[in-house]
Amino acid sequence: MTDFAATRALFHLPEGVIYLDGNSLGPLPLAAQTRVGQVLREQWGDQLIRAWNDSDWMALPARVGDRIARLVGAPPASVVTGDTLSIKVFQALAAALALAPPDRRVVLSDSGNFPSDLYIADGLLTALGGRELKVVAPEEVADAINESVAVTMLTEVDYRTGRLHDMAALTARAHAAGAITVWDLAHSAGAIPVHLEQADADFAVGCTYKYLNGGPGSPAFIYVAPRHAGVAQPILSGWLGHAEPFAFERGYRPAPGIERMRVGTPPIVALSILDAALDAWDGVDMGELRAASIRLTETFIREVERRCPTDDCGLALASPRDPHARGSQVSFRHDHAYPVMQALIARGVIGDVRAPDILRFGFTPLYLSEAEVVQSATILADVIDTRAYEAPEYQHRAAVT
Ligand SMILES: Cc1ncc(COP(=O)(O)O)c(C=O)c1O
Ligand SMILES: Nc1c(O)cccc1C(=O)C[C@H](N)C(=O)O
Repeated sequence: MTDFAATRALFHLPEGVIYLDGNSLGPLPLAAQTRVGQVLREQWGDQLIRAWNDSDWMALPARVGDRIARLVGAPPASVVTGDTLSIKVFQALAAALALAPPDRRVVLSDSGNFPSDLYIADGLLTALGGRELKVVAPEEVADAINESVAVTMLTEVDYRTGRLHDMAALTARAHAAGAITVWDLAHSAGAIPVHLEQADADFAVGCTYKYLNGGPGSPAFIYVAPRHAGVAQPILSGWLGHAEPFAFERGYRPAPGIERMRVGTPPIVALSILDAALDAWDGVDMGELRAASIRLTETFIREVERRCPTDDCGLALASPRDPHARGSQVSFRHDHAYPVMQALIARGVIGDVRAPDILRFGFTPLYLSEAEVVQSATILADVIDTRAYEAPEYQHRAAVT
């Protein structure tokens, strides 16, 4: 049995804060603090450049990738870490397009996808020419998969509403139509059980600063199905994706497997922090995590709606009501979402907003208790009931939301 009281003790959680924003930036794992000091002093400080060999720095992107693989249902040696998620989206989409039948003209995505994914696709397709990005409503994706589609590029859990796509069903449908799949797991990895291998996904990417608690700007990851790993074109063909980087050959020869998706020098300090953060997942059963996450999201919805009927409070559930149709977040719409969130934060409940009207709350069983969830619902109801959000100090918009 996963011991969630024990995992909670692994994090620095500031006094007086109920943290419902681990879906945007996970909290600090205590092990990360220890590790970073050690890496700075003992490795960079004392070993200097010898650390590439003595501390095996060069193997870190794949070693950390293997630890993430277990959490997303991928086999060993199929995931590598590095760069940012936007860059990994570019790489995965470019490699998927190179594998798709050449006569296919369409990259299919949906309007619930994160803007960066759509911008990256726009940029790549402009550079390549001759193809178009088709964006449909999330519920129309399945019907839009047909023989014009080269690649489906979907984010499994919608960053605004938490709506969950059926990865296995959509992948099967894409394959039946002869298309290649790219899945963005930014809001899935560490949030829900993911079964990349079982679902037969082709490519997947994700970030590690949300539910995996790797810290601001921590390295992203990319998965390539083993059947493609030896043939997928890296496109961003940097020297560390070369089969023999230290041969310094003029010509590019991709590494035989997933390591071809590496680009340049790995961010060792950030990767070490991420590696330490992943210790919190040792012994966590993803099925039990999902059950705990559903308990927390169900409690939140029930407790908020009990105190705040839509007609009185102007709060409307924006997430699917069926817990199996959403990830590990709950969103409500409110006409004054921004000031409501500022008033909540001032009372110690940290969530975030997504324009124009979404109040977004992430639920993370590793460090969040049922009692905190009930308390945050009480505080939300109070902020709305007392119209505390109308205070002038909550009206000023910060640059980053
Ligand atoms: C689904 C999704 N894709 C891509 C990104 C962009 O990631 P990054 O800023 O790390 O490149 C984010 C979040 O920022 C995201 O939520
Ligand atoms: N990546 C972020 C950042 O660098 C600053 C502020 C927020 C973020 C986010 O995580 C955005 C995020 N992908 C989202 O779900 O909205």
